Amino acid sequence: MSRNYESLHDPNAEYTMRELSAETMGTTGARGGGRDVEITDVQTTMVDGNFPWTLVRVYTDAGVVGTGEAYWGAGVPELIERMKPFVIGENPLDIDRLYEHLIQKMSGEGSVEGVTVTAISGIEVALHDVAGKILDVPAYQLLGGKYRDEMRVYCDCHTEEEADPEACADEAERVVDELGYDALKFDLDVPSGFEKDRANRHLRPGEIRHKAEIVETVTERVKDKADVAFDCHWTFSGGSAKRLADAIEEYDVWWLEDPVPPENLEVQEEVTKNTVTPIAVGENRYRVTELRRLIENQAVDIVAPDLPKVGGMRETRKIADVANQYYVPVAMHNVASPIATMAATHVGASIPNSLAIEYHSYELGWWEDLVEEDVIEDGYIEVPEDPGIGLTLDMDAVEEHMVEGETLFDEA
Ligand SMILES: O=C(O)[C@@H](O)[C@H](O)[C@H](O)CO
Ligand SMILES: [Mg+2]
Repeated sequence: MSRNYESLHDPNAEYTMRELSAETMGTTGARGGGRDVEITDVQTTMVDGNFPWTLVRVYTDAGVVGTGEAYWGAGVPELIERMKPFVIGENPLDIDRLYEHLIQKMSGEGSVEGVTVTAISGIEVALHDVAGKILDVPAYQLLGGKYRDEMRVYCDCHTEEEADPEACADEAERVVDELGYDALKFDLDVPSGFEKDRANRHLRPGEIRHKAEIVETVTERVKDKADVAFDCHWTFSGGSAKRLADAIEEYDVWWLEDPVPPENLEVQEEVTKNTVTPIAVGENRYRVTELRRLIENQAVDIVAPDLPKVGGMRETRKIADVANQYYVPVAMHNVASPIATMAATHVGASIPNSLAIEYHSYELGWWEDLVEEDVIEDGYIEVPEDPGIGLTLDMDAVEEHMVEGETLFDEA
């Protein structure tokens, strides 16, 4: 008998949830006996990528090990360590219940916001990998099957001279022609004079003209070859955001991302409703509850959740379902290793309203080496048909790129 139901349930209740699920819902796996599987361990290792990727492994007594990933954040590995006792002994097939269990336990242990949700996300992704392997189905099948066989990837581009329109256009052309992407993103919160007094959030006329010139130069250069989005990282006032969105309207960008700070939903809504340029928001919000408000208030044209931060695969799916009711497409924010990137690909495959997924590591050189499989080809990710997430960590590569002081995962 597992030991962590008490907190979720009336201690006087006659049945534990496991008994209920076994008797009334039938969690038996396709291979039979799946309901008898128990989680035996949870381990993390940090890899020094373009961000510190937090890889998570869930071990089971069936010999099946699942790999997940949490977005980086101070204290995430420690939080996962603290959550370990809440999942050991539990059935890894009860993904939803374990997610709610962790949320509920952690609300008493600190909070269910920020890095706590990030840490839970890493475990949740690993549970999908475990469940897929035990049930012998790819993870997208656990989410209802697929709408598409491949996911479009957009490349987050950088140059040393990020404020030089021609340098940005050169890089856009290179990424399209040499790396094969047909979707790109550039930063637009680049030096335009504004940074001398960033605190007032107001864009001076010359700054608007400079930013519009970057947008014009880049979009003209890759016209008919790529869609281009621009990211502002929560920098401008509502008024400046509207002026900027209007100034670039004629260049028909894919989207303008995070033009205003995240705290004030009314300002966000005002900007989105009063501009034609599509506005994308979402990467720094947590759980369906927070993103739901953005979507229901029609404060976003495109929603951009970060899967290994927002709550994991089913939470992203729930966000996409709310978005779909408002005809809002999903462009998944992603700065992760191949593990969470592929987890997001399974979710993107399983929803109708998927636009694309981000790739943030093209300058790294060894991103794909972390796993044995090929991941991105010609700007697209093929949805894997192997059980679970469908990737195998290359342990030599993990060891080579591990953050100093980390230890490698135990063997299965
Ligand atoms: O959309 C993006 O890729 C950016 O907002 C990155 O997440 C940010 O620079 C990380 O600190
Ligand atoms: Mg962004």
